[in-house]
Amino acid sequence: MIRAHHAAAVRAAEEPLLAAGEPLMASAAFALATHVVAELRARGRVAGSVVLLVVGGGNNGGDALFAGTHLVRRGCQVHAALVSGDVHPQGLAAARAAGVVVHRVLDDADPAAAVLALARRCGVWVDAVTGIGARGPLRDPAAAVVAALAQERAGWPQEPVVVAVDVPSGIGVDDGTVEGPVLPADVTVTMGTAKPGLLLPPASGLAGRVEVVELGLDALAAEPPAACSLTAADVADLWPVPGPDDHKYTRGVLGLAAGSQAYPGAAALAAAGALRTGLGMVRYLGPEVPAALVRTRHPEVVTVPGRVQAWVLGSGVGPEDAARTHELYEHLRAALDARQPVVLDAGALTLLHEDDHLPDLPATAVLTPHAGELAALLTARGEETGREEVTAAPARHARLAAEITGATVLLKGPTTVVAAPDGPLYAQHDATPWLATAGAGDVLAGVLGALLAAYGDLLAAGTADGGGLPASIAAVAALVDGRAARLAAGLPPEARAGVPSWTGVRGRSGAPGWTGPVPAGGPALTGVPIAAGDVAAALPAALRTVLA
Ligand SMILES: NC(=O)C1=CN([C@@H]2O[C@H](COP(=O)(O)OP(=O)(O)OC[C@H]3O[C@@H](n4cnc5c(N)ncnc54)[C@H](OP(=O)(O)O)[C@@H]3O)[C@@H](O)[C@H]2O)[C@@H](O)CC1
Ligand SMILES: [K+]
Repeated sequence: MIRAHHAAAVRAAEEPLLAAGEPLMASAAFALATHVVAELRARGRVAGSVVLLVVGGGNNGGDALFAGTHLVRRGCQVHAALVSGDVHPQGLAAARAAGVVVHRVLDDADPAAAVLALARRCGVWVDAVTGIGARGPLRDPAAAVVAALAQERAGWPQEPVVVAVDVPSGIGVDDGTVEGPVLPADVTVTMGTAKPGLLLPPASGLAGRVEVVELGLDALAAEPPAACSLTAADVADLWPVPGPDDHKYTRGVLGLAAGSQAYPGAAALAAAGALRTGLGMVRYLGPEVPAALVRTRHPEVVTVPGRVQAWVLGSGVGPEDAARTHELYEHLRAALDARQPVVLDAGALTLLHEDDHLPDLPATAVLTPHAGELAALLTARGEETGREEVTAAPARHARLAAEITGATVLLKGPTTVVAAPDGPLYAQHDATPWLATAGAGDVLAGVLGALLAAYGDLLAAGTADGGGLPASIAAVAALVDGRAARLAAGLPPEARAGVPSWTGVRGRSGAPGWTGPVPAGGPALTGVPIAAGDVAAALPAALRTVLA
């Protein structure tokens, strides 16, 4: 699990160490220089490379200035562009003494143009404008400098290599929002622990590969993370594996009320997702057309009422289908009365648009909206919200919906965000854009429902919030579903955002200071189109990669 902590928690954890005289900045700077060297070595050679440090007025800039002293010793030519009038004094003195060339670009009539001219001669740009001390989006002149660098780099997306110190300057460190210019990084070298903005979209998409530098911030170990991302290693801890004494009722029975006369396929896809996840039984309850389809495609599924331990409600049910929506309502009431966990998908989400006919939901109810559905739900519940606002701040809106409804919210998107009313946020970036296809949500609902069914008796017997378990189950479902999508698309199971694919050693034309290699070109690994059914079919293969 990658754990991320808010800026305030990091500061509180640093405090006793700094008071005890721990040289945290020296450690951070050395680690930063080591990562820059590794990036250079991976691209060809270290000595002779030209490095630009873009230095702001706080300790983030200090990290870079001290790192510059190490880079000079490794044979790099290092330039520091100071985008604040007042930078870390000891760092500046050490950098000058080591031979870093310092540029006071604010003395220039156009600081952004001055930095750009310098940057064009450099093969590595180190972004050290702001770290956890940033307040709001970047202000000028730093904003203009970063915007110019970002624009320049957009034309040369794989060179130079951009290394962000602690966070890409300008992101919302605690919430992952992006409200002003940010220079996208190839690698973010983050100090002590990851920060939520490195995991949460949309800022997470600008961080590249995240390298966490161990600083001994032991106090953080006792703190729950503000945000986290599960990794493959976490799946085995949560995945229900049957023992010799298990039978279908102990493994979990999922009640599936999905699909309709108009959209029967959703029932079959949700059933496929659930069956491939592994559970005791799927019990389908719905109209004859989807029921017949389910029986034909999945003869294992039972289509008569009976005992269940969790529900999936609403996939493939349109809000205009009043009779089916009323059936969903009846199932939901019964599930809540029995304290059974329940997935509310698609048509079932509209049941929550009014709050006078249902009790507050427990966290064992998991909503699975996409951005548009979440915006509609929030608007209906008095928080006027557009789809774009949800996309710009997914974590904030998922959390708001969780607080308003009491439920756990799995917000679907390129990065899936899971929020309960409290506890850590989860950000899972495991899938591929090929997963944005009809029926994919139905499969995910089935996967999630099957996991909740396996934990159904435990969740029904426990506290209303399930001790945070529903959110981690939802994150695991997103992770495994995402890996299945990648495998189905012909991609490796692991999504490694930001890992560059450098293979050549050519120099960049028109960039005399560039001494490293550039990509040899060649097609990037894009994968192939998939249909939702392919994702369900790939679930066993995905599970083999995580449950070995
Ligand atoms: N403490 C330690 O020993 C360790 C700290 N570490 C490192 O320190 C970093 C935290 O350092 P920090 O607290 O000095 O804050 P930092 O992120 O540099 O930002 C402050 C500067 O940014 C400026 N600024 C703010 N907002 C801005 C905006 N919107 N637009 C433009 N400018 C803005 C602000 O200017 P001001 O607003 O005050 O005018 C001030 O100059 C942390 O991320 C890590 O890298 C590690 O080495 C571990 C050991
Ligand atoms: K930074």
